[in-house]
Amino acid sequence: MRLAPSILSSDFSRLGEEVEEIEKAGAHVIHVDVMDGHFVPNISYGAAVMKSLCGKTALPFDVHLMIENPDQYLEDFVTDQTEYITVHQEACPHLHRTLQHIKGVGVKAGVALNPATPLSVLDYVLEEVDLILIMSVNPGFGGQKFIPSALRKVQELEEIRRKRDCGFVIEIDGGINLQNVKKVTDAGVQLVVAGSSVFGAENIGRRVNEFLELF
Ligand SMILES: O=C(CO)[C@H](O)[C@H](O)COP(=O)(O)O
Repeated sequence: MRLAPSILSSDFSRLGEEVEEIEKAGAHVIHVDVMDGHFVPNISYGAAVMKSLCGKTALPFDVHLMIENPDQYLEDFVTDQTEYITVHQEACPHLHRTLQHIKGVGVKAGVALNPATPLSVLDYVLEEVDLILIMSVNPGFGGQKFIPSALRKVQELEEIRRKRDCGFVIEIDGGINLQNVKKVTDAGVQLVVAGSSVFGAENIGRRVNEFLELF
């Protein structure tokens, strides 16, 4: 089980210090939310912000592209620390090709599903993906409330993973807090994104520890 705090909810004026705090406390991965104002109704930051952390932290990057035409920008997010690049199924008319593109640049390939998108759209690419990100909020903003149907989606995906003997990691993103994290990890999630519940805490490091105690 790994914790991936989302820097979307960090204090950008103290990004380096806050990342240092979560790393010291034992967070495993940095979740990088990239929004373009088209695929989602918000603009966050681009590759330059992520790259400013290279070498300042040893943590791997988990890049979540909430953007249209992700193929055009993939290479910008490739660094020695980039572990996953995840694209949205809803933004990729040629998803199979995009997944091959991600792997071709030497990074693990992930695909994300919006809350209303069924698992069935991934049927023919399950063997191609390293990670499936189940959105438990509608993407675009931090600090939203967990959508309960995401739990059933995770349970069904875990069942499919077992039956098809697939190697992908299940990630969840949106509205995760100390109250609901155990439910999603019990259901099969292995990579937990937490934004506002980590960076909105009075003591960020202590909050990371509290999450890790529940893993
Ligand atoms: O992808 C995202 C929004 O589109 C964020 O990663 C997600 O919402 C995490 O923030 P929080 O934990 O505050 O919900």
